[in-house]
Formats: sequence, structure tokens, C-alpha cells
Amino acid sequence: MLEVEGRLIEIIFQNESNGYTVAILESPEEEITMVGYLPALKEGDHLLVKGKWMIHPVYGHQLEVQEYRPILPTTEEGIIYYLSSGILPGIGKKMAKRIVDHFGEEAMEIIQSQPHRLTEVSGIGESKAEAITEAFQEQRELREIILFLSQYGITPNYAVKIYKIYGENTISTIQENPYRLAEDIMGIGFITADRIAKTMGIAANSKYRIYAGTKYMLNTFHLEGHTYAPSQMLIERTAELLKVEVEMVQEAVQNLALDQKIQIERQGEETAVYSMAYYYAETNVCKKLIELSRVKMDPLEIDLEEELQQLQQQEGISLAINQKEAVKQAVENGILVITGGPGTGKTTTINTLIKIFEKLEMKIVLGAPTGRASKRMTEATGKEARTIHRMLELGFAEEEDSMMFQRNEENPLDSDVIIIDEVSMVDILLMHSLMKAVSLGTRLILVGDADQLPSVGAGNVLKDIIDSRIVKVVRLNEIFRQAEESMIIVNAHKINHGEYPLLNMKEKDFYFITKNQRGNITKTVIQLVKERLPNHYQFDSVKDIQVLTPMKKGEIGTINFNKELQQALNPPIKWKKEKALKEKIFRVGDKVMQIKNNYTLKWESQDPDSQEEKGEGIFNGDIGYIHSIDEGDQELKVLFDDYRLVNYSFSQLDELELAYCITIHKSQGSEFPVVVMPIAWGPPMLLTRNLLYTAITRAKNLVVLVGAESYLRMMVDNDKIVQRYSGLSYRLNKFYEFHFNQQ
Ligand SMILES: Nc1ncnc2c1ncn2[C@@H]1O[C@H](COP(=O)(O)OP(=O)(O)OP(=O)(O)O)[C@@H](O)[C@H]1O
Repeated sequence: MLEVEGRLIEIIFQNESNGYTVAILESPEEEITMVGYLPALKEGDHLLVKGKWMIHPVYGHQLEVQEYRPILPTTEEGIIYYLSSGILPGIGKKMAKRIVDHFGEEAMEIIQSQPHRLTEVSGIGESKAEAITEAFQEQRELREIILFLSQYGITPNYAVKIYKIYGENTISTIQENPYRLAEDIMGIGFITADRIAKTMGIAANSKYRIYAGTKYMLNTFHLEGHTYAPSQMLIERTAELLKVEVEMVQEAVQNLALDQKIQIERQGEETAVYSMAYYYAETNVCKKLIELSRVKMDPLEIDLEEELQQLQQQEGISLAINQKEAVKQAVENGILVITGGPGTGKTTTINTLIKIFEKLEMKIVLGAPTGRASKRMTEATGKEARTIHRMLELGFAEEEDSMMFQRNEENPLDSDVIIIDEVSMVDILLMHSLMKAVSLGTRLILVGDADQLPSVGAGNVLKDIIDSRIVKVVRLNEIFRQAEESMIIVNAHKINHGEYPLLNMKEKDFYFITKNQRGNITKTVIQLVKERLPNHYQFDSVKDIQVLTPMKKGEIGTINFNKELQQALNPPIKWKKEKALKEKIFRVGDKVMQIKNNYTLKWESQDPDSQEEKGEGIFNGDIGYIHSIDEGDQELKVLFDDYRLVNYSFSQLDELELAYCITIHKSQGSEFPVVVMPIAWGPPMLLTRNLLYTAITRAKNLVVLVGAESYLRMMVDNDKIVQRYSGLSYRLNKFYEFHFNQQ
């Protein structure tokens, strides 16, 4: 291998995320073009590089760098160049020259080992000497760290993040226990830390590895939706992952519990293992639910019966018994759950409650877990509803650099009544945050359909509360005549009860098109979306019709459908700009979805009548359209909800996905005029009753299912709900039994 020492005089190109660089190195003999992964280098750096020559078809001779090491310059000229290159604060060319005039070729050595001597140079006082020494030290450390970590495939961006946390101890910390990276650095997980550890020669049965592996596995349970892991299962899965003895993991679990890193709790027959955050969330939610359910609310200064009479007359409706019951309980209790399927009058009940509380000039706050659900709630009630995150004022705390809710036990929501819709989507951590911000004496009304898919995050919150006997629950089970007109609603209830839906009734809104082959299913879905439904019903192919599917992969998965639908609805045209990202292509006009909550993404309103001109936050599940693509600025703009325009830098595009077709899981909390869904074979855990139920209840005007009826029946019959390990209902029931026995 060739070895060259020289000074980097020009960086021609540098990819910030992976450090790939093309640069010119000036060696005593010649100027060399070098290429390779050379992260965090700056012009002026002195390097020793090792590599080999290659000939690029366009650029000619280049040195392909395989290894490099920053070295300190040794010649006087080199030292002046280095010191004045901007790396050190307050040193320009003149000062650099003065330092070198004073110390000669020893200058670098002196700055490193006897920095106090810098004050010998005229113009450098104590504080300046200190600042120079510190910056010099930092530069050197950072570079050493970047180099050290690059051996393990860690990009410079992460190296800088790691350095910020461990500082000068970075290398020793990682050498001692690389698994700390997984705990301390956002974005580095157990798998990466384990790879580093292996390269470093850390033994497979090292206690650090087993601790970290156990925590990783526990977190995997949380990601799968469980608030705890059954102890035996956790131990076995971890031992299998790490390929170590079960006894070793058993010991690790005990030690982690002794160190209060995890919590072990006996729940009846089960031994439950919790991460601390989930343990606190679950126990505190439980405690708050009990407190809220026991508050004695002051009676309202109205005659409720009379008020309801008047309201019913005004609105021209007669509330069902259970709706009236819901209103009464909401008034009398600190907390109430109102649950029911589609068309059972939940929204009507919410509206009645709002009118009653407003008449008494009580302060009401409305919220829902997602952007789309809160928008729907706003439309249905005529009152502003916000996402729970907004309601709790998520923001940067002054002294922290992480996001926190500004509404909490010290600064609770200022409201007499809080109504939350679509509670089935609220997970245990969000419920915990909400509970903290509700003060006793406020009426909390939770509304939702417990038969929808459970929350994406861990927990079974709504179902557990309903099963608990602690919190008052009113079930709405009457389907109103108006709602009964709709086969979507009738069939949703049928499916929920395990009955097969009625298909293809004349002049109705629920259709099944039989296609037995997958290729034909895809073709038919595309025809429906592109031509048949728009021609027959005047629906807009892109804005009104949503294709939903259980899965991502395969012929009827989102990836394939999006490719096909994009080609059919928004094909490439010469003047239409596009941006390719891995396998995806984003094109102007494409329908896209934000796939994670981003609270800091800024939007500007395009609607002159809108009250808010700008704001922040685009949420998981928000759907928009690509408005423009600018290669020069490396930006792509998306218009959400017809008025919020958002700039995505190209590096943020992994937050977006094409949304002509989305998974049913992602559709939770949203509604669309038309839902088209392929029905075909898939993994049985995906072909379930409540997935089908969730899919069809997303449609307001029309459902079209395309595929084989046998699979439709299979879905209706498959009422297996993947069990979620959650201790909320156990805890609430324990309290109930205890309390009951006391009385
Ligand atoms: N007491 C009532 N008498 C007559 N019609 C009613 C009554 N309550 C609700 N409805 C009507 O039934 C339909 C469904 O009611 P609503 O929208 O309140 O139900 P929902 O449970 O919120 O439904 P979804 O979950 O589908 O939004 C509406 O058309 C509504 O006007």
C-alpha cells in the first residue's frame, strides 16, 4: 500500500452523512486527488494516508484511501498554515507566525504538552492561551474518536453525538462497555453495540452483553405492544438471541431488578417484567383512574332532565336511553368512558354534552390521538379539537434539549371538562402523560370503540379500563335508523359479531367483486380507482378513494400497490419533477403520508382565511400531496389538508411514504369517502376480524372489497386478537376487589 504525508488543500466534495470525500492532498512532491471515507476532515489538515492508485474513467488518477490518520505538521510553514486554518479561536496568520517565530518547529509539541507556555508569545494572555489549548484538545480528541469509531462502521455524525455525551472519556468508556452506546445514544441500538463489542473481542457471555441483551429484548416486547414481558418468555427469548445459557439471563434479570433498572412484579400466576418507564406509566395511570373515579363532583346548577328535553326539541332528536345515561354519568362522574361501534351515536352524545357544559359556561377541551382524528372531531363538533400532544403542549423544556409536555401535574390543563375521542388509539405512555395533566375535579370523558385495532404503542388502555369495573362505562349499542341505511355500518356490526357481511345489495354502499387471482385483484383495484369509481360516482381517484391493505409486502401489499397506482394515477411526464430515494420515487402530484410524529416540522398556511399563518408539527398518518421538488435547494414541498405547506429537505424524505395505498394499521383514526380493499391470502395473524372491521369503518360513503369471498369469511371467523401483556386491568381489578372486600 502506498503511504503519503501531506496537507489537505481542497475538499471538492463531502457527503455529510457518510463522510465520503473527494479532496486534494498536497504532498511535498505533487498534488494528489484522493477519494474515500474521510469523515470530519477540514482544509488545512495534515494527514498520513494509505491507499492505492486507481484510474477513474473521467477523473483519471486518484488515490483510493483505505486508512488515514491526522498528524500534526512538522515544518514551520505547515504549522503556521495549521494554526491559522480557523481550527483555533482567535488565531490568524500573524499570530500563528508569532507563535512559530517564538517556538519554532517545537510549536505543536509545546501547545500539546506545555500549553501554559503560550503566554510567552506577545499578544497571548492567560485566557487566550486557555481557549486555544481547549479548542486544540477538543479538535484532537474528536478526530481521534471519529477515527476510532470509524473502524466499527460508525459514521462521523454519530461519532460527534457520542463525543458530546462522553467527552474525553469516549474511547475508554466504549472500550470498557460498548453496550452503553445502546443506552445513551439515540439511534444506536443493541445490534450495533453488539457488533462493535464483537469486533472488540468482548466475550459472548460478558455480563454487559447479557444485561444489554435483556433490556433490548424487554424493549422488543414493548415495541410489540406489551407493557410487560412474562418473565419466563423474556428469559428464553433473550437466551436464544444471545446464544447463552438461560441461567445467565435469569441472573441478569435479577440483578437488573436489584439495580432498579427493571421492575419484576407478581400478578396472580404471572411474573411480569417491566421497563421502568412502562411500570411507572401503568401504575400511575391506574392510580389516577382510581382517584378520578372517586372524586365527588359538585352537582351542576341545572335540572339535567329539563335541559335534555329542551335540547332534544331544539335538535329534533330523541336521545336513546343509553345516550341519556352517558350524559348523566358524564355530569356526575370525574371520569367516564363512552364506547360503541360506528353509528351508535357517540358524536351526537359528545355534542349534547358540549351544549350542556357550554350553557354553564364551563371550559371544555377536546382532543384526539392523531392529527386526522382531531380534525374529524373538529368537523363533527364545530369546536376546535387538538391532538393530545398539542393539547399537552409538547415543546422543548428550557434547560433540556429533549421534548417534553408542558402540561403536567405542576401545570395541569386549565379546563372543567376534557373530552378525548378515538381513545382506542391511545397507548399507555400517552395515557400517562394525559393523566398527569388532568387535575382532580375536572371531568374526563373518554370516547372510543374498543373493537378497533389496539394502539400502535404498548398497552390495551381502553379495553383494560372498560374491563376494570372501576371507571363508569356507558355502552352505546343502538344503531340509529339513519345509520342503518348504510350497509357499511350494518356490516361493520355484523362482522364485529362474527356474522358474514351482506354483499352487493342494490343501491347500497358495500360491494364485493370476486377475483380469485392476485394479478386480477390488483388490476381490478387499479381500474376501480382510476376509472370505474370516478366515472360512476364522480369520486376523485386520489383525494376521495383510499386503498387499504393488511400488509406491506407481496402483490397486494402497500409497496406494490403504490408503485402500480402511482404509475396509473400520476405517471412520469417530462416536465414533472421527481426525486428517487432508494426504491421509491416521489413525483410532483403524488399522494404521500407522514409516517412518524415530527413535532418540529414547520408549516405555512396557504389559506388566506386561516387564523394561523404558520405552525409546527406534522403527525404520523397525516396525508398530503407533493407540491414541488427543488433539486437546487434539495427540498421537496408537501401540501397537507389543502393548506399547510411543509418543506422537507431531501435528507428528511424517509419520513414520507407514498399513500395511494396504506396499511389498515396506519389508517386508524382516519376516515375516507371510499375504501377499496383487496381480500386475498395473507399471514393469518393479519387476516383478522378486527382488522377487517377497522378497515371498513374507515369508509364514509362506499366500501369495495376485491378478491375471494373465502378469505373474507376467514377474516370474519378469525377473532383471535393477538394477546397483549398489560397489567392495567389486573391492577384496577385488584383495587376493586380490595375495596369491595373492605365495604
Ligand atoms: N338519538 C338519536 N336519534 C336519531 N338519530 C340519531 C341519534 N343519535 C345519533 N343519531 C344519528 O345516527 C347517526 C350516527 O350517529 P353519530 O355520528 O353520533 O354516531 P357515532 O357513534 O359517532 O358514529 P361514528 O363512530 O361512525 O362516527 C347520525 O346520522 C346521527 O344523526
